Amino acid sequence: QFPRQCVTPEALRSGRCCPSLFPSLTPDPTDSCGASVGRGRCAPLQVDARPHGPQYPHDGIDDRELWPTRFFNSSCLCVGNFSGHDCGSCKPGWTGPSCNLRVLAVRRNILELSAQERRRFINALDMAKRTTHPHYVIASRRYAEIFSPDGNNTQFENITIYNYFVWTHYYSVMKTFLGPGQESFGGVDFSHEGPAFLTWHRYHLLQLERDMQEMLRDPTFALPYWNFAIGGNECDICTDDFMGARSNFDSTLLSSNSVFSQWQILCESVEDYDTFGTICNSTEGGPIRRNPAGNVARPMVQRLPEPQDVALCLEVGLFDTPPFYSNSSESFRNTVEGYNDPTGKYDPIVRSLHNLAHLFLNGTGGQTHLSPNDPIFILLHTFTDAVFDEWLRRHNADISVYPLENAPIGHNRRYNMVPFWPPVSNDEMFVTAPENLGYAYEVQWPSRDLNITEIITIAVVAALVLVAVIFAAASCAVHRRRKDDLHQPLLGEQYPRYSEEDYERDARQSAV
Ligand SMILES: O=C1C=c2cc(C(=O)O)[nH]c2=CC1=O
Ligand SMILES: [Cu+2]
Repeated sequence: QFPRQCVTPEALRSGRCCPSLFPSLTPDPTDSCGASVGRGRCAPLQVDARPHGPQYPHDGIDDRELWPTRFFNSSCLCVGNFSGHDCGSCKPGWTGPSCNLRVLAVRRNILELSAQERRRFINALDMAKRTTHPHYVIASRRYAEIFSPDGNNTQFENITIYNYFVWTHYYSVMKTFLGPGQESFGGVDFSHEGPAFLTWHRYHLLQLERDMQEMLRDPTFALPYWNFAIGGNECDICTDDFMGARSNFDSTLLSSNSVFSQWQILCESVEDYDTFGTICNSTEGGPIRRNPAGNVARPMVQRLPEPQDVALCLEVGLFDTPPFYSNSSESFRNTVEGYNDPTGKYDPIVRSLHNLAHLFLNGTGGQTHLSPNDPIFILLHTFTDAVFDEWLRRHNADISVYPLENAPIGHNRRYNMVPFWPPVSNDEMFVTAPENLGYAYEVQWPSRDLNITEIITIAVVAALVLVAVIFAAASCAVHRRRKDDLHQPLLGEQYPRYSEEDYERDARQSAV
C-alpha cells in the first residue's frame, strides 16, 4: 500500500510520501517525484469529504476513512504521461523512457491462448507469487499501533507481488475494529456492494498487470479472462493445463500436477484479526481449496451463470441506483456484481454473474477476505471488467451517472480507492479501457434471446403485415379486374359499327 521509502518513522511523521526518483544519485530530499527532470512534484493530496451512506455509522475510528489521510497528506503529482509513486513510471497505455510511446495490452480468453502462451502466463503468476514487490510494503498493524513502543520503528512488511494483490483486497473488505472486547463492525466494504465494485476491481487488476509487466519487462503482457457464463456445473478451466484439476485424494484440494497446489494462502486468520485488532500480514498458511459445484447445502450455487445472463445485464440502462448498495434494483452494477437477477431486479436470495462465479468455486475463491488467493480470481474479474467495459461503450456512459455522494463509504465518485497508493479515485477508472487505460478485451458477446413479450410483439406485427399483404393483394386483384373491364372494347365496338350506310339502308327498308 505504501512505497518502501515512505514507511520510516520520519517519513510517516512528516505526512509526506514523495520519494526521490533517483535516491542513490540525489540524496537531496527536496528532489522528490522526479522534479529535477520535470516528471512531477510533491503536492497536497485530494480527498473526498462528501457524505457517505448510512451503512457505516462511525467516525474517525477506521484508518480507511478519508483514505489515505490517516497516513499521509502529500503525494507525488506527476506531469503528462508520467505516473507512479515517484513519477518513475508511465500512465497506463504509455511506455518508453519518456513515456511517449503508445502500448496496448490485449486481454484474451484463456481457452484461446496457445499452449506456449498459457504456460508463460502460469509461470508468470508463479513468479509473481515468489517475487518481492519492488516498491510497496504493507502495514501489519492499524495506525494506532504502527510505531514500535520506542518510536524508532514502524510495523510494515515486505510482501510478494501476488500476495500484495491478495492483501489489498483483504484490507479493503476487513471489518472495523471498535476496541478490545468489542465485536468488530462488519457493515463496511470499500470494494463490494456499491458503485466502486467495478472501478475498484478494475484498478486492482490493472495494478497487478502493471506489476507483472515490470517483473517480466514486457509492457504488452496482458491478463487473460475466463468466460464463466457457460452454464452447467463444469469448471472448464479447472484442469492441470489451466488453473489446476481437482486432487484425486481430497476433492477440495488441487491436483499435485498443478503448480497452484503448492501455493500457500494469506489472510486465513480473520477471527484473530477481528478479535485482537490485528491485520493480515505477509505470513502464508494452508493450501488453496476449491470444490467447484460442490456446495450441496446451497444448490443455487452449484451451476455457473448462463451466456444469456451476460446479454441481459448489458441491457440494464442505469449504472447504479439509490441506495447504491447491495439492495439496489435496476442497477447495472448490482446486476453484474450478482445481487440482482440478470434483468436487474433485486431479490435477496438471488446470486448471479460475478457473485455466482465466486460461490460456485466453493472454497478459497468464494470467501471475500480470501478470494484472490485462488488465481481464478484474476480470470473471473477480468471477465467482469470486460462486461463493465462493454457496458460503458454500449451506453456511451458519462461520469455524471456515477454518484458523487451518499454511496456507502469508499464508493463516492471522488473517494480514493482503499488501500491503493498513489491516491486514485473511482472516477479515474470510469472510462473506456482501450482509449484511456492501455488495455482492451477480445470478446465475442452473446446476443440476447427474445423474451415472451418480444415474441408476442413480433408475432402480432408479422400477422398484421401478413393481413396487410393479403388485403393489398386482394384489392390489387379487384382493381386490376376493374381496370381490365374499363379497357374492354366499348359496347359499339363489340358489334359491327352502326354506320351511316346502315342507317340509310334501314331507313330505306322502313320506307318500303
Ligand atoms: O470473494 C467473494 C466471495 C463472495 C461471496 C459473495 C456472495 O454473494 O455471497 N459475493 C462474493 C464476492 C467475492 O468477491
Ligand atoms: Cu472482490
